[in-house]
Amino acid sequence: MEGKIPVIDAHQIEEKSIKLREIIEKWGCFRVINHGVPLELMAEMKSVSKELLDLPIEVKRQNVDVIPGSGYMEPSEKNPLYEALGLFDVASSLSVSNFCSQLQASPHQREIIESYARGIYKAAIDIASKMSKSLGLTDYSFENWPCQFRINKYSFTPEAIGSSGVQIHTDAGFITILQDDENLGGLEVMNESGEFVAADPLPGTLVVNLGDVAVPWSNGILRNVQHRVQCKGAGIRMSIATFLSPPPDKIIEAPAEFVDAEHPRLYAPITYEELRRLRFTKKLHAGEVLELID
Ligand SMILES: O=C(O)CCC(=O)C(=O)O
Ligand SMILES: [Fe+2]
Repeated sequence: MEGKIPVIDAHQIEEKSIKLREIIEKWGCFRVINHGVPLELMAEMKSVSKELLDLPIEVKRQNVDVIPGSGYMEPSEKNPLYEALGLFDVASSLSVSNFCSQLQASPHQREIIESYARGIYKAAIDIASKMSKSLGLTDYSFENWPCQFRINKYSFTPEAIGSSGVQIHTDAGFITILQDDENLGGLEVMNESGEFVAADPLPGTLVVNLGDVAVPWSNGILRNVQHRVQCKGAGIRMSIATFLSPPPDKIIEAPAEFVDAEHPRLYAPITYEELRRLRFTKKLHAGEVLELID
């Protein structure tokens, strides 16, 4: 097993890419270059994210939840060095505008956030479509799938080195597009053998993580990747995560192409909202929730 997460060039992915298929089956995660989000915009969004998370706490608290867990997350007892601002859904210009208003964003900040929202959503849909084509689906549409969006800040102290900034988990949705921190690193993903592999920073790239939904959606073909963030050095670590997920009321079911006599349906149909509720209420954050629907 290779020790590094695979890197793939979005421009080089063919319609039925065996390489992409192998990666999403075995790793459930990869880095993508030529994803279409301008590198300058990524850098500007990183700066704006830092400015927003540096705002006074009273302002950050105005970033209220739209769905459970979508708004401001204060540092907690479990994760005292971590906080996040967020919105649902990045595909909706109204939601993006409300987020900017809640945080009293300047016209410049608003412009960056709106451009990034459009660019990252397009990249998410493009990658999801390339994945589905690599699995042999010709016209599966992700067009109306929403995206939760979160900007994360880790205020790592010298004492925290070696500890977790975010504990081991899977993401709940279909895929997450992550602009990880290019200075401090710290993201680690679990490989097929159950070992953590450091996803070393590669500036200008995006990390794609497959979440829980990818497994029942693909009738068990795809892998949801467990990952965590380790503190490798003192300083501020920033990351920006975009979670492409089915609409809440959509029933997660494998398309007919993934089901035949040799590959019977492995999971009971369930709406995304219900899957998320199960994950949350039973505290099954590392993919175990799938055992409840198989
Ligand atoms: O900060 C990171 O690099 C990863 C964050 C993450 O895993 C998440 O937001 O789900
Ligand atoms: Fe995650």
